[in-house]
Amino acid sequence: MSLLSSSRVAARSLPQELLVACLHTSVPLFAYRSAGSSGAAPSHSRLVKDLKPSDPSGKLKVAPKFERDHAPHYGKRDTRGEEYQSNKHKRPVRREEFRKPIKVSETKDLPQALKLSGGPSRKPKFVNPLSEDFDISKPAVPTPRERAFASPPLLEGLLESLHDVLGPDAEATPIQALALEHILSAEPRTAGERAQYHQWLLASETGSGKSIAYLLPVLQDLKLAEMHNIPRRIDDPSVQRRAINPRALVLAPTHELSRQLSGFAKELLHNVKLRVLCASQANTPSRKRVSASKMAEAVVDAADGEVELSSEIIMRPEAQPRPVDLLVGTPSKVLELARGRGWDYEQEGGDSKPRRKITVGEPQMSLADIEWVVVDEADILLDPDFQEATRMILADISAARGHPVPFEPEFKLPSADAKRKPTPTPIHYPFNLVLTSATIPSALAAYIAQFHPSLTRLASPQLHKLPPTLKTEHFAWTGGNRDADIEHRLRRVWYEDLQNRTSADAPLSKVLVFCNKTARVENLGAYLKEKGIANVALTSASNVRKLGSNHHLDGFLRVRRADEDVPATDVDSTSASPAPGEENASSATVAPAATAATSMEQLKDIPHVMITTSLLSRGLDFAPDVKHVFIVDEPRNMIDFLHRAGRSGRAGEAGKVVVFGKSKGRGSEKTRVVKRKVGALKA
Ligand SMILES: Nc1ncnc2c1ncn2[C@@H]1O[C@H](COP(=O)(O)OP(=O)(O)OP(=O)(O)O)[C@@H](O)[C@H]1O
Repeated sequence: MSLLSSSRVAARSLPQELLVACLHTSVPLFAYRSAGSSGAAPSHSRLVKDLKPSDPSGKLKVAPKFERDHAPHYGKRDTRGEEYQSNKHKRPVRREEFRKPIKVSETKDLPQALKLSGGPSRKPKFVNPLSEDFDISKPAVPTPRERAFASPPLLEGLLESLHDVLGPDAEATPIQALALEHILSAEPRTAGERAQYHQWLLASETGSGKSIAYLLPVLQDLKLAEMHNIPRRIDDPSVQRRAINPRALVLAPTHELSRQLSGFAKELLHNVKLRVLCASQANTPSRKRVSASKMAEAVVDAADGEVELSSEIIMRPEAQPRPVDLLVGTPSKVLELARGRGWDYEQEGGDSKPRRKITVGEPQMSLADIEWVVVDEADILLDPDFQEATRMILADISAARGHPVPFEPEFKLPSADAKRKPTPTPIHYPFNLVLTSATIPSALAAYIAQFHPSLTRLASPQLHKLPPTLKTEHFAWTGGNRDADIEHRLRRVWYEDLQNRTSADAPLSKVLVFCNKTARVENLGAYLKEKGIANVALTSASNVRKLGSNHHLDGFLRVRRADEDVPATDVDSTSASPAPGEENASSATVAPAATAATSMEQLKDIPHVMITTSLLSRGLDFAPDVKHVFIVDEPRNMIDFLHRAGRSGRAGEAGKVVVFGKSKGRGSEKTRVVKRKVGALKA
């Protein structure tokens, strides 16, 4: 069965909202099957309690507990206009302290940005202010080098960019420290015959920095391979070169997440030149300076047929070969690039149905050079219903690299509940594989046990917990109009902001409201608009999603330097120059200043509320001023809840999740159950 046809079978059991999401992203995102007749939750919505590998060759590493010094917004102002403070009693980390000299003779003549930090030219400088009173012949309190992103050493340029992004005193989070220890290498992993490929799982709570945890090792390895002139397979005349020949691939479940991740990777490459391409950017003119409210209007206009929107997200790399090191995209987009547009429609039909006439496009991408594959949100992309596209890509890459692996399109994952554990059938891919997720459902654990028994599991102690800085509140419906209750609670957010702020220009908080159904999103959006609360109501079917950029999330997503206006030369230095069909990194979003209200009146015009479904619950890094998440419909399961709630309280920032429910009468028992379950997730 083809990918699309299997998706359709699965989609039949999905609510309309999710079905539309599947069709628009081409990758079905979230399958919420109702519990079976036994009443037990399906294995993909049940979290595993134990990550221990059953196979003795597998490893489990859990990071020690760790308190963050301060959030990355340190130095910025909060809603009261006060500057966020770092933890004063903690001495700031001095990067020099963690650098031990290492031997990297090859890098001697390189520009500073490409030298490994802590190389021989930089002696560690240890300055202890208490040196006159204490014997410091032995190090005082040795702080782990990993915390300073110094073990193994990062390329100077990567370290500089990292500090530009996170602040000069940034410390690695537990999952990052583990990832650096186990995945990062100071030598290219791909060096000649010594190439050995590994598999890892990164499992840690939402907002704990998993993107950096995998991007740093991947980017460093790509750069080192380039610096050491490791030959590429496509240099071999017998291997077919295509328009795009990436060396690493990041798979993400939505176009929105792909765009944000590729922007982030570009930012980390500000000083170290590598080329990043996002497969989910359209050939649309820059929509810089278009605010989220304008985009929201566009949805309405589009519904009236007044605004012509591009009909689909499509990247046209045309035929010119162009250097790409890292490609980020959804599995369906990647398959389309690798196999040719419309590749799966050929398999449609059968004896009883007529065959659809489809033109199959030429493949645009060669997979032969791919040394790294990251599967972000792996529990979705390897979900029993939708793993087919993901595994198909992994199998295609293996074949292109000359080491085919077995691939059954109609594959049945062994039941996670089976009494007798099936014998593992390990798959050894000819590339490094990193799976990441904030939630490890039993289905993913079973998948790993079956195919990757010796994979190294790297986990944070907070896994399957809410971020520690995220408060929870349970709001009881009054029994009247629910939309009015939501409006009331929203106004309380801003009232409290105004009461507590210390400067008149402190911006008001933004709120993300999660509903379960498209119709609910639209109705609530219309109600709030009528009440003078500008909002962006976004569903998988919204036409703005087809524009090929993340402008529809402007003002809500975290703004990165790569997203802001930067001169063209700057952009060129961080990423490949835009191909036909690819947007320039500088045009990725609008400046946030114009999107922040400081008074209640401005809330009529500047959206401070985004209403959506689970579509936006995965992976997206929302701005620190998204301080509240409202969960107005009963969460479908706790995995969904963790991801929705986790859009706030990220990276040590303050946040609150407000869960709406009934306090009395019919349905109140369900609310009590939810309350208990949410309580159990608290850090
Ligand atoms: N070491 C660090 N110190 C401070 N902030 C950090 C650090 N690492 C990452 N961050 C910031 O934390 C935020 C969340 O990171 P990221 O999106 O990678 O989290 P995540 O674990 O992938 O979350 P999710 O599970 O929701 O996808 C980002 O804004 C990132 O810049």
